[in-house]
Amino acid sequence: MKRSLILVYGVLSYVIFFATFLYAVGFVGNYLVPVSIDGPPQVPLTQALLINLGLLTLFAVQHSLMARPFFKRWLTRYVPRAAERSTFVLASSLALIVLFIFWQPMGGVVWHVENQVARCTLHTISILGYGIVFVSTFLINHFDLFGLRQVWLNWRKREETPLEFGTPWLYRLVRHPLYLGFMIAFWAAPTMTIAHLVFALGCTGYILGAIQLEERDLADAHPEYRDYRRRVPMLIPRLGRRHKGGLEQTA
Ligand SMILES: C[S@@+](CC[C@H](N)C(=O)[O-])C[C@H]1O[C@@H](n2cnc3c(N)ncnc32)[C@H](O)[C@@H]1O
Repeated sequence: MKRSLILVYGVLSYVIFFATFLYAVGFVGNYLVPVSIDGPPQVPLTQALLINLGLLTLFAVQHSLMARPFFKRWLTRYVPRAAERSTFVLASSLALIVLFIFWQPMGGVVWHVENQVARCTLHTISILGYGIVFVSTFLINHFDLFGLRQVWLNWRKREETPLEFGTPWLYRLVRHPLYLGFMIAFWAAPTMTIAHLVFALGCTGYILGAIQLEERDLADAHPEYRDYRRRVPMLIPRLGRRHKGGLEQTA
């Protein structure tokens, strides 16, 4: 009974995450959703800025704190180990939903591309960014990242083995393709409003900080990570000749 409940909890958390992720694509790109990042301002600019920075900080703190090993150790004193990742996924989705609800449009255009071909190209690049995110989750292990593997193994009474460190495909070009995908998706905007700029800058700052924490944990858990970090760039691929596990610079 308890294992079945944990399985249902994991699947529900995943479904909520997936719906939230799809909404996030529409929210940031102003596609097909009732409330998005842009719109008529409702409150004065400074107030809107403070609210939006607070919402971004809420997400950053939730995400960074809950991803740390010490927090996971503490959480699993109260939540079954198999449900820990699903709890992280659910909390991340809730933090995003709060952001969608309370986000304040700010007006003001930073840049606006008129040419329809260029606009279409930027939309396509942005969607490609989300594509890179999606593919990267499968390169690591989509089902583990979103907690489904853990609840499934628990339901089958199988031992949960930790994921091995790997450098498949995009991970040989850069160490953080998933984060790079998000940055591409957020910055490739045909119309960049002030609210969108605050969002893109906030997320970029968060990603750069999160990488430091994530890499410290990865280097502690996997001794080979230090060598990987020396060979493979963080976010911007090098133009050069390939060699095993990374790229070799030609000059
Ligand atoms: C949201 S994913 C982001 C992964 C990576 N930073 C990226 O941008 O592609 C974070 C999880 O991926 C794991 N991770 C990062 N790089 C990995 C790799 N090369 N192999 C296996 N797991 C990895 C981290 O331990 C963390 O649990």
